[in-house]
Amino acid sequence: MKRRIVLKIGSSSLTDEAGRIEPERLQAIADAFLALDAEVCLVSSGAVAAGCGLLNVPRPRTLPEKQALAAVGQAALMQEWAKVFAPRAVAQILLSAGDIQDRKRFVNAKHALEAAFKLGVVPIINENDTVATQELRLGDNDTLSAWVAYLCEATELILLTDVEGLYTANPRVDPTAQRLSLVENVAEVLHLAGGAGSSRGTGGMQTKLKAAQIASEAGIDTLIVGGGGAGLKAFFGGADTGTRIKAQKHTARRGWILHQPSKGSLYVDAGAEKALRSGKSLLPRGITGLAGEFQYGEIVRLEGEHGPIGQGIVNYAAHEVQRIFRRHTEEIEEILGYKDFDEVVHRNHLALY
Ligand SMILES: Nc1ncnc2c1ncn2[C@@H]1O[C@H](COP(=O)(O)OP(=O)(O)O)[C@@H](O)[C@H]1O
Ligand SMILES: N[C@@H](CCC(=O)OP(=O)(O)O)C(=O)O
Repeated sequence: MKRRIVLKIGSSSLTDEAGRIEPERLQAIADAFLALDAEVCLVSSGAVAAGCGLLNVPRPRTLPEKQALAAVGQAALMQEWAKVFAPRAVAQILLSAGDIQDRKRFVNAKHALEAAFKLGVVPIINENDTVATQELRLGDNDTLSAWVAYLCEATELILLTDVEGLYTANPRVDPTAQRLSLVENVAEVLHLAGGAGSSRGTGGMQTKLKAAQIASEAGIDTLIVGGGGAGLKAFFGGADTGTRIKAQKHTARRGWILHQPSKGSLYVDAGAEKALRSGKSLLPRGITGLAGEFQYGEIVRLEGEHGPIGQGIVNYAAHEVQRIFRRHTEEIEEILGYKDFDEVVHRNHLALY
């Protein structure tokens, strides 16, 4: 299988202190890929920073200002990427939180990305900041890049930033902090992460480790690397640089299901919980109650008698489950007048903690 890299580049790795895009930084990053036999997809930050640099205004404080500045900067950012990757074409893809959270839109974005790879172009992704609302936005590109890595079944996720990797503490604050070169379990290092390092960055190590968690659940290793294009080249050359955060040995689909916000809950009895844990599907008989207003195809939480046990994609809407729970599968058709599925949640659409 060909190496497929999702590379997320933070604003601090693309712009100068004033937020102006530095074309030589972009060139060095593109150059690092020239010698590499890999497919690459960029998640490029920098739209807001570039907008500020172009208009010579300070970093925005309100969402509308941010939306407008992202619109100004995004166009400039893409022009620069197009120049440094030439003659290879680049493809701008702007994603919103809804494209990740809605399964249909998620699959749609996946197909677009696959088609871009087939065409041999370099997809360059950013959050669609201009239309993002406060309630519905990812807000940081670290998280977005983890979802993109999952979307395009990447072999690795690289987070290029302005620090050489994950340290035992924020090295800007604690000069004795040590770099970790390998992390086996991201959950054990979450407490080490501090916030952003510069006025241009968003989220700092906290969002990077959150991203690593999502990627890890999707079976993808995350590399946190510093030093711009030169740092990338050294990393590709095998230098001991950065921090590798190892993937868990789960399937990608499981990670997706577990990380979606749920639309409601299904309460299950002990017998059903046992069946689920032994790899079976959830039938109406084992459901003791429900909460929330979910539709067919949405994510629900599964609650056992002693607490949450996982999440799944539901085959029936809440108003249908309301009528069939506690009943035998053979009764579904009689009660609803139709039966599209035997299972309320199929085992293939189930992820347990
Ligand atoms: N434990 C840590 N190890 C390394 N860096 C850390 C840690 N905690 C916080 N940071 C900060 O995270 C910053 C990188 O994130 P950020 O500023 O958001 O940049 P980017 O624009 O690349 O996303 C570093 O400059 C550093 O100050
Ligand atoms: N979407 C925003 C970047 C958000 C973000 O996560 O920034 P950063 O921490 O610099 O990677 C932009 O293009 O300005």
